[in-house]
Amino acid sequence: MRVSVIGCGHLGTSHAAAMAELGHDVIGVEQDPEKCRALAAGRAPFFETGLDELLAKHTAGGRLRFSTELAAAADHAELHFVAVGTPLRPDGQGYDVDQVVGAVRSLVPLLHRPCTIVGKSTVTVGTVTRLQAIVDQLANVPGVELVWNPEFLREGHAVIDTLKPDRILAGLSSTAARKALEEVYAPILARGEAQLIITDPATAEVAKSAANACLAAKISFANAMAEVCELTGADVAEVTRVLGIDPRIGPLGMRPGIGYGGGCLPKDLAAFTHRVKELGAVRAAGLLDAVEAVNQGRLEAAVELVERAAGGTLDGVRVGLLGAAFKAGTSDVRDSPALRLADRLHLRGATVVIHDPQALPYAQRALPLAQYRETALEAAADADLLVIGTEWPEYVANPQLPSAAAIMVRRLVLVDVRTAVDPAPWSAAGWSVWQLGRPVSRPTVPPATAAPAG
Ligand SMILES: NC(=O)c1ccc[n+]([C@@H]2O[C@H](COP(=O)([O-])OP(=O)(O)OC[C@H]3O[C@@H](n4cnc5c(N)ncnc54)[C@H](O)[C@@H]3O)[C@@H](O)[C@H]2O)c1
Ligand SMILES: O=c1ccn([C@@H]2O[C@H](COP(=O)(O)OP(=O)(O)O[C@H]3O[C@H](CO)[C@@H](O)[C@H](O)[C@H]3O)[C@@H](O)[C@H]2O)c(=O)[nH]1
Repeated sequence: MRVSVIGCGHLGTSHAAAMAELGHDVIGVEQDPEKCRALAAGRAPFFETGLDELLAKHTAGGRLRFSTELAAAADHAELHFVAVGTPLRPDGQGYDVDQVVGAVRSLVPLLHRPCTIVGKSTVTVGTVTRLQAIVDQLANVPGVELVWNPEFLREGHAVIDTLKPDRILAGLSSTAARKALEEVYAPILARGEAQLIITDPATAEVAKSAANACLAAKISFANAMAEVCELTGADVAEVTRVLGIDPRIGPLGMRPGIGYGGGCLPKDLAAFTHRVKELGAVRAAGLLDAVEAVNQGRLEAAVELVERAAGGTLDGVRVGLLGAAFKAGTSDVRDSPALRLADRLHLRGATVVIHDPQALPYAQRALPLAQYRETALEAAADADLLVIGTEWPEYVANPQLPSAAAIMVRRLVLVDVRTAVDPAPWSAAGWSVWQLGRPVSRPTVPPATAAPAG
């Protein structure tokens, strides 16, 4: 099928590459000329597992092209995916939908044959009705269909989540739109692994917002239990393990820590909460507000934990911070909890020296006041405290790191705000390990190279 993907950021680039992998003839439209140049050369302007390989394969093979021009998409495609951004408005009162409205307004008058517009961006309920009115008003040809097909991919797994989704959700209102959607996803549907859910646009919009709110709520529930554990001496890692064995709860998406961040959960929860309040659903709004309040509280809890581990003050303390990305597997630092923590530690007088395996240039731009190093051990050099800010396997599953970092630091104190490391190998290498919602793990051998602390 001839398809276009309009807006080639984190979602659109992965989607365009995956559509080419499914066998479609794809044109990606990206308005930012610098990003577009990188994409046309077969490189993503950010790190996403497996994406560069797919881009290189299909740009070289000719099944994937990029342009800055919407007219190129209108000429080429019978189905147009819209994957532009929906950031939160600066006042926090819902999404800024200018990119979505702008893309649809600009594309529709250019269309000169029947085709289907498939929205993938996350929008609040009611947006599709507004966009349908724009399509009805501006289409110059009959048969321009509008479908909303929310995306559930996770960054760090974007390629695999797109090629092997667990569900394909579409809000639509015509047989022609349904046929187009079934055709574009035919290679996935033929495998019989993904559920296709065809519904009305409002249900699709609410289901996407509800999914992210539910994921955020599960994380906040674990973090609320971490708060209880901190006051009782209980261990939140064990508590969540016990809960996760129950199939009605499940173990995934319940890791406690500094709270959720990234380009999706924080802004999607805020926009949904705003819409829910507009609609007058007061009890739903109360629940969503509580989810966000718990999340904000975890940043405070993390700052206090680092301060306690430092001996009561952060003034003049050198912190080696491992991780800047909002989670492992991505270079994305949008709303990154690790960088929020770095900022707060700096405000309290600490010098913060950061390493990240993929996100360094993005972090440097987002938080210039910190210092940056090319390796984890360089970030650890002379540190009074080492902090795990992002749960990269390089940090949390690296058996060499506890002993290698031990000879770099001034004090053997590890603070893991992601509750991701197994304290045993660190304690065996002489470290005190401080984690949110868990008792402190003391060194199990006397440290050879540095004074014990904590
Ligand atoms: N990032 C994710 O993992 C993810 C997952 C599911 C859903 N979403 C949703 O997908 C949407 C996009 O998210 P993202 O993270 O990719 O955002 P992003 O900011 O990384 O990408 C959006 C891109 O669209 C481009 N753009 C805007 N208007 C354009 C136009 N008229 N023509 C061409 N290009 C245009 C921008 O330059 C930008 O590169 C959002 O609604 C988001 O909530 C994102
Ligand atoms: O048990 C967990 C799981 C995640 N997180 C944090 O929560 C945030 C979001 O993580 P995740 O959901 O894995 O990442 P995203 O890539 O932002 O994906 C979410 O947002 C996307 C955009 O809407 C959706 O498509 C996905 O389904 C949804 O998982 C990150 O800061 C994680 O560190 C935790 O603290 N504990």
